[in-house]
Amino acid sequence: MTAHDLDTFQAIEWTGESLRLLDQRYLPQKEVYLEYTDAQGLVDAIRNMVVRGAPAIGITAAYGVVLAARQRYAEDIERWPLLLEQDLQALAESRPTAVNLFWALDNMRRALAQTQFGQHPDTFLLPEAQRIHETDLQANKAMGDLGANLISKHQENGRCVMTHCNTGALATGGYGTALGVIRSAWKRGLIDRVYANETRPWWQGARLTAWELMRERIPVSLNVDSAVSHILKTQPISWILVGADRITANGDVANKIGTYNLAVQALHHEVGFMVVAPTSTIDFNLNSGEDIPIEERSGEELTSVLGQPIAPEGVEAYNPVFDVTPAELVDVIVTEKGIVRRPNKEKMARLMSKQGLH
Ligand SMILES: CSC[C@@H](O)[C@@H](O)C(=O)COP(=O)(O)O
Repeated sequence: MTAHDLDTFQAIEWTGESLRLLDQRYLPQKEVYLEYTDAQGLVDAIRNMVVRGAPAIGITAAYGVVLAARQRYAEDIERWPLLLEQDLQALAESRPTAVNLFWALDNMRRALAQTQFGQHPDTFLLPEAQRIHETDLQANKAMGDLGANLISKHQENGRCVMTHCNTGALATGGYGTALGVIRSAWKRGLIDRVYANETRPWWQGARLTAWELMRERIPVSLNVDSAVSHILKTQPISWILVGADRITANGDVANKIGTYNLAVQALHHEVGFMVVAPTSTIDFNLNSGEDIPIEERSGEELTSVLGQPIAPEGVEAYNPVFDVTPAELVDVIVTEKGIVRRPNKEKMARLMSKQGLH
C-alpha cells in the first residue's frame, strides 16, 4: 500500500470465503491482518477492538451473519435460519453504544426474511452485507464533499482543524466520516493542519488518526486531550470535527469520551463544532441522548499502558468510553443525505424523510 492508496484504503476485506481485518490493536507499530471464518471470531474481534469505529463494526457484523449462515446451512439445510438466531444475538451483544451494529443486523434480518425455504443463505445475505459495506464508502465520500463545503478558504479563526478519536478509513468502510471531511478539505486546499487529540485511554487519535494522516502527508500535530482549551485559545483553529456512534431523534450525539468536553470548549472559544456521521448512525427510536447505553470498559485500560502499571495496584477505575453531547452544542450535523444546522427534533425528522443511499 502506498500513501496515496489510503484514499481508497479499506481495513475490512471480504475474500469470498472469509473476512480479513487489519488488527487495529497493533497499529501503528505493526500491520497485522487477521482472517475470520466464523461469527464467534468476529464477535470477539469487535469486543476486543481488532476492529472499531461505528460503521466498521456494523459492516463486520453484517459479514459475520453471512459466515454464520453458511455454517448453519452446512449443519442443517432446512433449519439454518432458526439456528442463525443465536449468532445474530451474539453479534448484537458484542458492543452496546454504536447503533450502526444494530442497524446492520436489522438490515441482515430483512434480507434473511426474503430467503425462501431451501435457498442458499448467500442468495440474499451476501449481497446485503456487500451493499452495507459499499454504501458506507459512498456515504463517506458524499459527506466529505458536503462537510468541506462548510469550510471556507479564509476562516475567521484560521485554517486549522481539530479532531478526536479515529473516524477515518479504519473506522468505516473507507475514507472516513470526520476524517473524510478533513481529507476532502485538504484536497481542496482549505486547511493547513490537523490537531489530533490523543484520545485516552485507547489512544485512537495517537495511534490511528496520526497514522492515517501521516500516510497521506496531511500535516498533523498530536496533542494530549487536556491541551485542548490551550490550543483553541492559541492556535488558528476554525472547526472541531468529530464522528458519532449514535445520534438520537433530537440531535444529541454519543461519541468517544471527551467529545462533550470539546463541544463545551468549542462554544467558549467560538470554534465551529461539526459532527459527521452517515444516517445509519441515527437512532430515531430514541428520543434523547439520555437513553443511549454507554459502554464501560475495563479499568485496566486506565491503570496500565502497554502492559505496564501506571496506577497503584488495586485502585478502582471508572472507564466510560463514550459521552453524549447535547444537540444545542452542535453547530452542524453532516450526513450523506444533507446537513442539519443547529439540530433539533423537527430538523432531524426532515432529514430522515429524505431519500438516500441507506
Ligand atoms: C466513524 S467513527 C465515529 C465513532 O465511531 C468514533 O468517533 C468512535 O467513537 C469510535 O470508538 P471506538 O471505541 O474506537 O469504537
